Amino acid sequence: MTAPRDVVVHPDAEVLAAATAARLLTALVDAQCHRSPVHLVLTGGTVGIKVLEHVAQSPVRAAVDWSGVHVWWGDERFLPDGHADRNETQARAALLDALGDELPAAHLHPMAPPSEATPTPEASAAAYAAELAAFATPEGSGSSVPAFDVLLLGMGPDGHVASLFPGHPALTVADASTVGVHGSPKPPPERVSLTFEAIRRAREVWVVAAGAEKAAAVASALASAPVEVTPAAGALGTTRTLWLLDVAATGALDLPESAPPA
Ligand SMILES: O=C(O)[C@H](O)[C@@H](O)[C@H](O)[C@H](O)COP(=O)(O)O
Repeated sequence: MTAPRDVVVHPDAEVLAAATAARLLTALVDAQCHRSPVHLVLTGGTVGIKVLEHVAQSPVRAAVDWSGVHVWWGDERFLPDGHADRNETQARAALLDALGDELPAAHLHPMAPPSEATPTPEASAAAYAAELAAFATPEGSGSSVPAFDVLLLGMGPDGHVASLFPGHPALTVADASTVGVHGSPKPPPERVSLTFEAIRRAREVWVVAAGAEKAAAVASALASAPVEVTPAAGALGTTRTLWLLDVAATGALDLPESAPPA
């Protein structure tokens, strides 16, 4: 069961990132009223990282009990540990290092970099699938992943989300929560990604996109184009799917006049 998509439009990329950070903090506080721990999935990309920077700077950050938060990634560039282009490296610099011991190290779940134990994207994906399964909820539901409370996704101009790219075989992987990706059109070519099977276990999926270069893909996804053409169309949450855009990214949408930017 998936809910209809909500669309919120902000004036520009900076307001979009700041408003999404405020929304994320409030969503985590609200989720913690109902359950603990809560599970947050981060995304790479400029907007996704900018959101984390705003979270780090927000006084509302202290309203979240970070000791009850688990942090996962929707995808990762298969690069050496600490590489500047890894989503984990950028998330640590933007927010996670600032949280320090507030967020227990055991609650951080990065996708493994190349190593003897995980020499390939497939091996890293398999290790991540096992880690996700160890935290799967609801208990006894047969799920292989946690019911993520908020799953953040950036979107590329081609409509990719995570590392699920148009026409790539990873789009249709079934019965697996993760997948190794080769030949990514967005460098680097080797990546690890959640599959749509995992993404769609999230209670809330938030797609955050800014810039005129995303407008065509936004319009295509919101028109429910085939996932093979516009993967973002397949990004759906079980209770809510939220599109958080700036005005420039709505250029190909027929928004009603009454929907001014938030
Ligand atoms: O590893 C990655 O590159 C991201 O996970 C990717 O899915 C990103 O979110 C989009 O490409 C949008 O990136 P921008 O916000 O920089 O356009």
